[in-house]
Amino acid sequence: MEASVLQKPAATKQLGKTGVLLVNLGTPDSPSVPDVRKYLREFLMDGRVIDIPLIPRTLLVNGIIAPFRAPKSAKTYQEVWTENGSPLKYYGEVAERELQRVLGDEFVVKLAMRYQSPSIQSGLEIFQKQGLTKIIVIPFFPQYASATTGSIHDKVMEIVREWQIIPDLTFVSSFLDHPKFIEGFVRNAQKFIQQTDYDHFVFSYHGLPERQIRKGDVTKGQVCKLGSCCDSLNAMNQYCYRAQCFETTRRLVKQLGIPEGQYTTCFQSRLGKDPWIQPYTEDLVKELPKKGMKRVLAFSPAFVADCLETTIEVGEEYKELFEEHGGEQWDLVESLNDSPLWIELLADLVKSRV
Ligand SMILES: C=CC1=C(C)c2cc3[nH]c(cc4nc(cc5[nH]c(cc1n2)c(C)c5CCC(=O)O)C(CCC(=O)O)=C4C)c(C)c3C=C
Ligand SMILES: [Fe+2]
Ligand SMILES: [Fe+2]
Repeated sequence: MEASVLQKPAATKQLGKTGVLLVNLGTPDSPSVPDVRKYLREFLMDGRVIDIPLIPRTLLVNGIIAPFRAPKSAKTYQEVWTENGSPLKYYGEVAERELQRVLGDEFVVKLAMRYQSPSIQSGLEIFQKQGLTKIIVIPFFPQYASATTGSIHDKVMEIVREWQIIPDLTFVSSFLDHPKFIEGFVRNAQKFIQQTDYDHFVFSYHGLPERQIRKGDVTKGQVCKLGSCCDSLNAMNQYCYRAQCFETTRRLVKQLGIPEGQYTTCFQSRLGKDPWIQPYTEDLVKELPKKGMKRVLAFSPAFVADCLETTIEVGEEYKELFEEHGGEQWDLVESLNDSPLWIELLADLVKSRV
């Protein structure tokens, strides 16, 4: 019998394997104004990101935000762009390749972006063509928010609901409590701490409109007051993004041995006039030097890969602001990026779900 007859057809070779979809937020295809505008339009037209009705959202995004913000954002993307393209995408590609190597043949690992490319649809279609009926979706967000993790889950469900065979889907909601997530930032911070005697430690997370926290509050305002309610993470507030950020800080400072009073959790990147979760990083950055805190180490633990929000906003813009207000040293701890610990963490998330 000919060898080709004995070989399984390509599709059946994949049967029984598990698909792993790694999903980050997205990034423009290039730092040009038209590509940034296209990306911002897709991103901000998501009803989980700008959570207002379709008509005002369309007017706001197409009439104001995309035209006016795109040129400014494009300049920042040009600063963060490297020879490998967008760092956010590059580190995603490294994670895809390394996780595939670590997990081996029983898994098919694909990277996708919630907005722009490679799309979630293209990743899922690869699994579908290979006949994979078990899929694990891992959003690259340590803390759950409807605007990020929720939106990815939503998009995956929107796509698979059209399929004849609905796959066995597993969604990762958050991983801020994974010891390797904490350890990754702690290791990156240690080389800074060994060299400098910092006065203060700043944990700056991406912000979110307060309205979105309220909408997800299962206690309907009984427990969540957007204040000291976030001093513990429990069954009542486990999906509250603000509470998860405070919990992340508590875990990091515990492991780093940072005493009470020497650190602050805060929120950056406010967009628009509505109140976003507080305290705002910008206000804190201006106040710290006045209080005699002139040497600061900053962390950005809402991101697993360095990007515009970390390198430029925290690493450069806040540093400049801090120095303008009398600060002397502002350093930023890099994110998990391509570290082996990050790949091990991803492998743990997969293995604990098969
Ligand atoms: C970490 C989680 C994130 C949350 C929560 C989040 C909410 C959120 N973001 C915007 C608006 C913008 N975000 C932008 C960039 C951006 N945001 C995240 C993550 C979260 N966003 C990442 C990883 C990135 C960087 C992407 C990159 O390619 O580097 C931008 C674009 C950049 C800019 O113009 O400043 C906007 C706009 C809203 C409105 C929102 C809450 C609902
Ligand atoms: Fe954002
Ligand atoms: Fe809260």
